[in-house]
Amino acid sequence: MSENKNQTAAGARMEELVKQLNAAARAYYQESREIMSNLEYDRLYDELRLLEKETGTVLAGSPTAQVGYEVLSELPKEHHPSPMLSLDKTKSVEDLQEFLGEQQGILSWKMDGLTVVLTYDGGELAKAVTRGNGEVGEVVTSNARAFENLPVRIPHTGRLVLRGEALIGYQDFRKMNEEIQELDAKYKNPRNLCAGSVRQLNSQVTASRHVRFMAFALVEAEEVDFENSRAKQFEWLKGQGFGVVEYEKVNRDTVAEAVERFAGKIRDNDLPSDGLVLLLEDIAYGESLGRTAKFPRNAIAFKWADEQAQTSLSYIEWSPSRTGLINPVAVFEPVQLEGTTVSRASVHNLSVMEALELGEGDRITVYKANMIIPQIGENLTRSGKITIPRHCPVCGGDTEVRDTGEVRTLYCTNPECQAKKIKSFALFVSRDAMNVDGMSEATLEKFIARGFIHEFADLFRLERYRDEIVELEGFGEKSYENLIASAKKASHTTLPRLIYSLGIPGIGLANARMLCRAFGGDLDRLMRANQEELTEVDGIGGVLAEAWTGYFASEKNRESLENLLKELIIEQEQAPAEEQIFAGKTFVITGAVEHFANRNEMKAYLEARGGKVTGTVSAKTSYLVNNDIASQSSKNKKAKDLGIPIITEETVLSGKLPDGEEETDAH
Ligand SMILES: NC(=O)c1ccc[n+]([C@@H]2O[C@H](COP(=O)([O-])OP(=O)(O)OC[C@H]3O[C@@H](n4cnc5c(N)ncnc54)[C@H](O)[C@@H]3O)[C@@H](O)[C@H]2O)c1
Ligand SMILES: [Zn+2]
Repeated sequence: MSENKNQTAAGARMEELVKQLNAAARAYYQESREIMSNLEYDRLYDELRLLEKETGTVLAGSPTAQVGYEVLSELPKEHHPSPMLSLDKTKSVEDLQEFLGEQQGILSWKMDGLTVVLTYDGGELAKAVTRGNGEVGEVVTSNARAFENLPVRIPHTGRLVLRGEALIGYQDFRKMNEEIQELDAKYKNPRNLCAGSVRQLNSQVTASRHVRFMAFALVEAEEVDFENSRAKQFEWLKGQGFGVVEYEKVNRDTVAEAVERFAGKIRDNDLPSDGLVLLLEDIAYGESLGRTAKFPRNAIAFKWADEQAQTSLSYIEWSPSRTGLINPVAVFEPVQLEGTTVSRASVHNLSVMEALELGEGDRITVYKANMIIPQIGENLTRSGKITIPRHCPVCGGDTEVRDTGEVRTLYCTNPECQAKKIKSFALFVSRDAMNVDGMSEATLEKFIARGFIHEFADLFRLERYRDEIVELEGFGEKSYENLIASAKKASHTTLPRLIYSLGIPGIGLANARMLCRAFGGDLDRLMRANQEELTEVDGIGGVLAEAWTGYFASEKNRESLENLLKELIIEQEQAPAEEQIFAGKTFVITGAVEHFANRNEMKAYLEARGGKVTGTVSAKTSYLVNNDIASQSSKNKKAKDLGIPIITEETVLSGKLPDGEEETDAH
């Protein structure tokens, strides 16, 4: 062998890169976990590709030659009839123009969720399979039936195969991540949570996670002529009742402007995306181009060139949460990124912090992942000077490093930690829990500091401190009266709310409801339940069951709950008259109903909760209720034309209405 020195160095570097990238890809594809940022991954990947080009060598097992990773799960597996490829990527608009040449293209969001292939037969959803490693995917048909906007029955009765992305919106992601705080080391982004929600054995869990499906490719539709047009396929899919990725038709001259328009919409886009995809409009021509080992040649992905800024790290803020988990947050000299000032970025956990070798004063680069979430890209000086605090910054109690073998996290061990209390009291009074209106975190902090509140029950005995409270800064008779009135109102509650309000790790409102139902609303039985009984309940796994029994094993927790019960009036969850959850919404009901005796009964149900029901679809309609979402009735067509969401009875009963198109959520 006559290798010169440079080749040997390149070879060694390539070996190292293959190893690093494969470790990251394994974590990413098999466990939906990220051990490095996508920016870092893409940078190392590009470095490897360049070295491979220079040396003319591709090592066995190189990620540039294979898609994804072997799938490991208990779900049944299935071979894809044609491989699900990756996409070639570029960050330059000129490349997009060159790619198009004289061709027309379809530019759409590159959705950042979990790719799923759906097969319909006889108008019914017959099968859903995840992308998996591209060759073999996991069968998740019953989970797909729980996707919120997926038609399970469509007008087309021939065979239909389409691909799309299962997604969780940012709003839902934030809400759910709050509920499952104990697991927050796991769910860093909606893609993560979505993968966990779809790749799972229990479809009821999927149903509780608000997963949406957006189609981006039609593979086969028996006996339908699309006149060789991708756009026609997309429009046809919409007509069948599918959500389809937002797209624009472009050519070489217009693609740059279209990219700009998409860029302008990122901030308002609730569905996560990690770039754009440009697909040739001419189906036959695109297919005639064939594929490389890894990429189809009829499409290319466009990645946003993440705007990066250099700055210096001021310090790490250690931010304890109510679960005791102490999160490192990087605080740095403010910089401008994508039009906003940024000065903080979550470092996620100790492992990430240590991998970056952060130290005060280090020069770091920061960027916004997919132009939204601030992240540290690189640490240029790597002083590694940060010491992990031995004491909790809030209560001074001892901290403890927990090591799962995969990830290291920091915890405050003091069960009496105020941070834990403030956070748990804040959860306790929050809207979906006890709903004590007007009890802010700042107020709680004051009350706790002054010793008015030691346990939950104390929130309903504030009269004892009337004189002190009215004297408090920023308080007065009026605020005091209001607070007492809200507490009184809140004391009429339901069992699921009460259970959720206890803040047992992982027990959100949905899980609380499941538990109540399974145990016939019997709190005593629930408190005495063992892990075996608990894990029989849908959505409750070993971790949650353990958290549950652990909670009630504590004498102190049981006593506190008993005291609390003395202050409460537990009511049936059915239709609390004051819960006007549909206030301000106008409904039109059409088609057959299943859960109500007739449409009038549903009308009464909606009206009792503040909704208005009218007979005709107009611009004033908020929702059209029709179990047959894909029906071609005139009401459905009108609703679609006006962009009015069509929802099923189930959605009405769940009380979780999708956001209307035009609605802006002032949040
Ligand atoms: N952080 C990490 O450790 C890590 C590890 C591995 C991979 N990654 C990330 O994953 C990327 C590579 O992933 P990949 O090869 O699995 O997928 P990809 O990025 O090449 O994406 C291609 C896929 O996107 C999907 N898609 C979404 N919207 C689409 C649309 N509108 N039109 C067409 N397709 C659409 C399709 O399933 C398609 O197959 C890397 O660039 C990196 O960012 C990160
Ligand atoms: Zn503490």
